[in-house]
Amino acid sequence: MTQLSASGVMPEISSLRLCFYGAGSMAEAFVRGILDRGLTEPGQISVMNRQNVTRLDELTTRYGIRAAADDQSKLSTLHEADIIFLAMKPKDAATALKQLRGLIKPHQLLISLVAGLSIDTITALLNQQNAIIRTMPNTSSTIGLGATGISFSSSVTEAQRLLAEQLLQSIGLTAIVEEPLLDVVTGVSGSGPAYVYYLMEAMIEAGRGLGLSEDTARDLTIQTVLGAAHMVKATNENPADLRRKVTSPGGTTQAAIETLDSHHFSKAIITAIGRAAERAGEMGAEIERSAKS
Ligand SMILES: NC(=O)C1=CN([C@@H]2O[C@H](COP(=O)(O)OP(=O)(O)OC[C@H]3O[C@@H](n4cnc5c(N)ncnc54)[C@H](OP(=O)(O)O)[C@@H]3O)[C@@H](O)[C@H]2O)C=CC1
Ligand SMILES: O=C(O)[C@@H]1CCC=N1
Repeated sequence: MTQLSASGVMPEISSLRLCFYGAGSMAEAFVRGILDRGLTEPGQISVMNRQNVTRLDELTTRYGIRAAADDQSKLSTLHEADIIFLAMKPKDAATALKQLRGLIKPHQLLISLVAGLSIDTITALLNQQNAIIRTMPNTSSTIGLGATGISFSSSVTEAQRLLAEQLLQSIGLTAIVEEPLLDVVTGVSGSGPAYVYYLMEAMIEAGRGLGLSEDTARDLTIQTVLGAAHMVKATNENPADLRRKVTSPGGTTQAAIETLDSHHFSKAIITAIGRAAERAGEMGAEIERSAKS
């Protein structure tokens, strides 16, 4: 076990044992992102889940990481871990955290990926004070292009902050926000990839419907989304200004944007993101209620 707690010295990530409690899409996105960036060796990463042994086999075969399937190896893996990532669904979080009660040592750092789940609720469910980093990542972490919101519990040390930022920056961009704003981050970037995929689905369907082959519609759509995102980043111009440059008066883009406006496109996106943020809060409250039962 390494000196992650009080020393104030930031250890090398490669010297730490990372344990994913929950072995689904988000755990895999982190594992792949971390390994692809060479931050650590596969043998330093362990995954565990509730029951799905096939999934654990899949991850060990794919990444060469370790898995803990039976109770004894779960216990020893948890015991050895320096950082435990909470990567179960919100609906399973209360039960999972109650199971961890008494198994986690106070010096172990917890990094939660769970939407809505507050630092206070984690502390209450564990019934002890650990340093907790609450994050809201997204699945683009898989390819190092994630966007992760981060908040820290008051007991997180400077060394732990730096370590977590280094870890999370290796899989994309990070933004430190006040904890209540993590629900907004969830609405904007946690769920965000799905909105872009939804837009892409519609663009591909439209292209196909109007006569393009599936492959051509797909390739043109991918390059358009990629190019537009890069343009905003590379030019540092506002999306609205870049949009105006595409829009010739009386031309095709104007006709399309007017059609989008008639379907309240902007309002739909703003309302959707607001609803996602609200839903994150509701999920947090649901977990808090089950923590008390
Ligand atoms: N998917 C996304 O885009 C994002 C997800 N998140 C958050 O990440 C978290 C994980 O999401 P995601 O990866 O999509 O979920 P998945 O459903 O893909 O995976 C959930 C995992 O949790 C495991 N699990 C459930 N209960 C327990 C338990 N008691 N003990 C140990 N493991 C348990 C499941 O095991 P088993 O299969 O055996 O039941 C499964 O491996 C969620 O809280 C979500 O809010 C955050 C940002 C983006
Ligand atoms: O849909 C969800 O609840 C999770 C949180 C953000 C993305 N997926």
